[in-house]
Amino acid sequence: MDILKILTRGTKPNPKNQPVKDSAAAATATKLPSAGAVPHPQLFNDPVSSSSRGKKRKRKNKGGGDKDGEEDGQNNEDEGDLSDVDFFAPPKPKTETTVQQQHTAEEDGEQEKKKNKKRKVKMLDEDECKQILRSHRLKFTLLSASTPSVLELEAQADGEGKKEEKKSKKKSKKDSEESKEKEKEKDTNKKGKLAQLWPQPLTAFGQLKYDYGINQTLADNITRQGFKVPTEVQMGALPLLLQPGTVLGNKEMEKGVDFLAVAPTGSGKTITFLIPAIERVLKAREEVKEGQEIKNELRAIVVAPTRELANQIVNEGRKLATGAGVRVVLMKRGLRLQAEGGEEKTEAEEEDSDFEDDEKPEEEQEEDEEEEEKEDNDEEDGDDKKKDQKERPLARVDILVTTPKILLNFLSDDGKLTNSKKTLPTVRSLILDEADVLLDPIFRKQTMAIWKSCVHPDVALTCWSATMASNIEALVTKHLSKRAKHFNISRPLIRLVVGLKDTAVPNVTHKLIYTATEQGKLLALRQLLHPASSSDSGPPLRPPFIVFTQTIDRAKALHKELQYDIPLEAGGSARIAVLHSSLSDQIRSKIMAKFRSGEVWVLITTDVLARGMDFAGVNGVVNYDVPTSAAGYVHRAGRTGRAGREGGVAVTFYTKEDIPFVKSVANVIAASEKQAGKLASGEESVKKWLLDALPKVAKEDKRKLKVRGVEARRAGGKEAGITTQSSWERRRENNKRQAIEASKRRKRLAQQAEKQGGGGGKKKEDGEEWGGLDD
Ligand SMILES: Nc1ncnc2c1ncn2[C@@H]1O[C@H](COP(=O)(O)OP(=O)(O)OP(=O)(O)O)[C@@H](O)[C@H]1O
Repeated sequence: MDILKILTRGTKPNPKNQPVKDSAAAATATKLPSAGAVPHPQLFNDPVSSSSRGKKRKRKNKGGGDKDGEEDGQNNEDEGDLSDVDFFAPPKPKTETTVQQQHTAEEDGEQEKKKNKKRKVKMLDEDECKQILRSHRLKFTLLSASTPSVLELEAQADGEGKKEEKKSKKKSKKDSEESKEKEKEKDTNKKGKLAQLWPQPLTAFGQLKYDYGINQTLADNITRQGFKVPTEVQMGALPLLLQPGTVLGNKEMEKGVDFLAVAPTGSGKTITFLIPAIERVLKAREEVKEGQEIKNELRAIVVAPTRELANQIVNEGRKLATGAGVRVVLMKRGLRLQAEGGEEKTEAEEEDSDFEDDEKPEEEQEEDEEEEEKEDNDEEDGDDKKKDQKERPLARVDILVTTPKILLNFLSDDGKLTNSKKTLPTVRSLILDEADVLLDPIFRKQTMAIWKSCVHPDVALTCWSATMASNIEALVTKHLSKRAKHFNISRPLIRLVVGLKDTAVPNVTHKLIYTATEQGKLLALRQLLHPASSSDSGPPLRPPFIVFTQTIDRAKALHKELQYDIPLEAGGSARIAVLHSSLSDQIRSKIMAKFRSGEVWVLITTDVLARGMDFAGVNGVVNYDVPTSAAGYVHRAGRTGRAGREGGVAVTFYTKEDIPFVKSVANVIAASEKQAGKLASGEESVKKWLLDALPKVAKEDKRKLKVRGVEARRAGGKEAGITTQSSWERRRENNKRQAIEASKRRKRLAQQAEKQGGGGGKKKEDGEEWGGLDD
C-alpha cells in the first residue's frame, strides 16, 4: 500500500453529505464566529433522564449545545429570550430558603454585610445536582485528601457505591471461597479508584450575588460585561471556589481547596479564576476593623506563560474590579512588591529545598540562560534600575499578573534561578493559567520557584488549562502533599474536567490537508486565501484568521511571501502582519491592537499566541506547520470558536516530512469530532482509513518533536525556508547575501583589529519560541 497515494486522496467529505454550494455559503456567512451576535457559551447540554425533574431537556444541536438558552435549575425556566432579562434580579421565592429577597441600590455597607451573613446557598437536591453536572459533562474528582473529615467526604461521595459494596460483602460471606476472592479483588479496585464529587453547580450568574453573597460592585461588573449564561467551567468551578464547604457539604472545606480545572479553550476560564480572587480580596477587607486604613495587599498571583496573555488577563481583571478598589497589576521590571528576605535563605526555604527537586537537564539550563540573556538585553538599564529599586515606594497591588521570568527577576535580585531569595508572605492564592505549560520542563523551574516563594501556609493553588497531561497532575499532587507536610496543613485537591479531556472544542470544523511538499502548502494557503476559493473541501476560510508556523524564521518568511497577496483595494500589505517573540513589546502590542480592531486580517505567528489569547471574532486558524503535540493542536485550534461561537475552521497542512508525526493530531481531531457527534452523521473530516493508514508515533519521536519540532524545518534544515522562488534563484540570492555578509564581517574584523578589542555573545541557535507541550 502506497501511503502517499492514499494521502493524496485528501480528506474530502463525501459529496452525498455536502450541502448545495449556495446554501452552504449562506449558512457559513451567518455562522461565522465574527458574525458577532452574543454567543450561547455552553458547549454541552445532554438530555439526562430523571424522574425528579419532570420536563426533560432536549439537545438542540449535534455539538451538544442547547442554543435556545434553556437553562438548568428552577431560576432559569424561561431563559429562552435572554436579551432583556435582569440576571441579577432576585430569584423567585422559595419556601425553604433564607435568602434575602429585597435589595435596593441604596443599601449601605453595614446592612449589606449583615445580609451577607444571613445568606445561604440554595441547595439543589442530590439528584438534581447530579443531573445538571452530568448533562453539562462536568466531572469532579478528589485527587488527594489527607484529613479524616475529607476522607469522610470521600466516603459520602462514594456513598452509593460503598452501600452496595457492604451489601455485596454480607452476601459474599455466605458465598463460596471463590467468590470471596473476587470480592477482595473488587475491594482493592475500589480503593484505587478516585472518588467522584457532586458539588452544587451555578445555574445563573445571579446566584453569585444572591446565593454566594459576592460583592455588589463585582456582581455589577459581571452584568456589565453582558455575560448571561454561565459556561460549564463557570457552573462547576465558581461555587466550589467561592464556598467549598457549603457546596460540598463539608465544613472543614470552608478553608479552601486546591483545584485543577481542565476545560475547553474559550470557555471563560479567565473570569472563573478572577472572580474568586477579587472576591477574596474584598472579603479580606471586610475584616479590617473600623478606623483602620484599608491597604492594598498582594493577595493573589496569576502566572501566565506569555506577555500577551498576562496583558489580556490584566484587562479582564480590571474590568471585573472596576470601582471595587481592587488593584490588578501587570508585573514589570522595577515594580517593588511586598516581600520578605532578600539576603539569606529563610528557614522555611532551607528545609523546603527538596520541594523543588525536578532539576532540568543541562541543555535546558543553557536554554534558560539564553532566554535570560535575551530578556536582560530587552530591558533597558537593568542594573541602574535595580540600584534605586530599594528607594522606590511599594507598588499598590492586590492581584499581580506576571510571566514566570519577570517575577523571578524580582524575587532573586540577579534573576538567576539558583538565587531565589525573597518570599511573598501575604500571598494566599497562586493561580497558574495554562498550568500544563507552566509546569512543563520549559517553565517548570521558574514556576516552582514562584510557588516556593509563596510561604503562607494557606496559599491555595489553582491550575487552569484546556489540556493537562497526567504527569502534570502527578507533579502537582506530589508537591502539594510535600507542602502539606511541611506546613502541617491539609487541603484537598479537586479536579474538574469539562467534556472529554484534551480534545478540541466541538463547535470548530477541522480540516487536515495533505500538501505533499512545502511548495504545496503555499499553494494550498493561497487557495484558501482566495475569496472565490472552492467550498468543495468545506467552508472557505474568511479573515480574520491566524496562521501558525513552527519557528520565528518561518513566520517571517511566510509573511514576506504573502504580504502582497491581498489586493491594494482591500488594504494590501497592511492587512497581513507577523508577530513573534523577537519583536519588541511595543511592536507586539501594536500588532495585537491592529488585529483586535480588524485592521489586520491575517496574523502570522508562532506558538507564542497559541495559548490563552482571546480574539473573539477569529474565523479560522491555519496550522501552516503541524503543531508539535496533540495539546499544541487543541490550543491552536482553540483560537477560533470562542465562547461557543459557531463556524470556526481549523486547517492543518501536512507534508511528506510530517507523516511520521501527524497521527497525534489526527487522533485529537477524531476524538473532538466524536465528541461533537459528527461521527454518527458521517461529517467527520478525519476518516477511519486515514487514521489506520497513518503510522503510530513512537514515544521518543513524540518527545523530540515536542522539544524541537520537525527537524527539517529548523534553521539549516532543507525545508526551513518558505518561498516560491526556484532553487536557482534562491542559490543566486543566497550567494549574494553571503558575499555581503562576508564583506561586512571583514570590515568589522578590520575595525576590531584596529581597536585591539573584540567580544561576542551567545547566539540563539534558531528563532524558536517555547514549543511543545505534553500530550
Ligand atoms: N458566560 C459567558 N458568556 C459569554 N461569554 C463569556 C462567558 N464567560 C467568558 N466569556 C467570554 O469568552 C471568551 C473566552 O474566555 P477566556 O479567554 O477566559 O477563555 P479560556 O477558557 O481561558 O480559553 P483558553 O483555554 O484559550 O485560554 C472571552 O471573550 C470572555 O469574555
